[in-house]
Amino acid sequence: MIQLKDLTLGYGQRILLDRVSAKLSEGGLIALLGRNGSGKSTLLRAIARLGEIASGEVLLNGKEISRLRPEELAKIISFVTTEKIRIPNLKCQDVVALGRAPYTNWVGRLEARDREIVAQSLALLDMSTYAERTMDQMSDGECQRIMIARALAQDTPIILLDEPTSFLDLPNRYELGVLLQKLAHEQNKCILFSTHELDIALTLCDSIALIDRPHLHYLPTQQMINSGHIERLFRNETITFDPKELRIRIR
Ligand SMILES: Nc1ncnc2c1ncn2[C@@H]1O[C@H](COP(=O)(O)OP(=O)(O)OP(=O)(O)O)[C@@H](O)[C@H]1O
Repeated sequence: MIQLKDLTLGYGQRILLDRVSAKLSEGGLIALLGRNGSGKSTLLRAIARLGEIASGEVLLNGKEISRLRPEELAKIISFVTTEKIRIPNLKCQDVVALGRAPYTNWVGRLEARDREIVAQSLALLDMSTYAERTMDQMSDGECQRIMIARALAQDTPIILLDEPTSFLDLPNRYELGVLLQKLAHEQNKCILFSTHELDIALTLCDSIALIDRPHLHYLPTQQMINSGHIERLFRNETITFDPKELRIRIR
């Protein structure tokens, strides 16, 4: 479980989140929503201990993140960012094998069990046939799948993903959403991903974390739909979004 306690995040004088508290449940798919620049990546980075915290605390499975040793943290949380690994001689299976680093010995040698997990992770993402391909020969969407397979190989109870659907076409966006939902439910993982895909978030996720600067609303999906927060935040002079009908209306 991810717990935020009086968490304040920002850059310099600019506050993005102000004394936010929330308990993001285990075993569920959670979408992190918010307008451009609202602080989604900043929050994900703070949870993964990759960003500064102005004040307050982040607890992962009850432990405050600054107290966790790097190897402990790597066994609790994996993070898929939007960065791409494009190293010419690096094979896809080697990238996925990097996920096993917290479990391998000091020379990083993979045991049979690690290889099995790497193969399973590639298979779950439907990428087994790409195992021997090098990363510079992959499309953006394929790269993204490999990075998610790496996170799965890390075998953590919490997975964070920053805009995982951004390079995917429409069928693949939904396919990935359904896969994340399946992983969250069948493997009892807490999967938190930032997205601008309101329809995927509202149809597939168990709950929604919505940044409404400087606040964070966290509610089960249906309650979030009924709350009116989404309609209020995602409208401008041109459009309104109807979260009940999942429809954009041009004014
Ligand atoms: N290193 C930084 N230094 C100063 N300001 C930053 C830094 N990184 C991000 N910001 C600012 O903080 C705000 C939040 O950025 P962040 O990337 O977290 O938003 P986001 O919700 O992920 O945005 P988007 O939906 O556009 O990807 C933005 O206004 C951004 O310009």
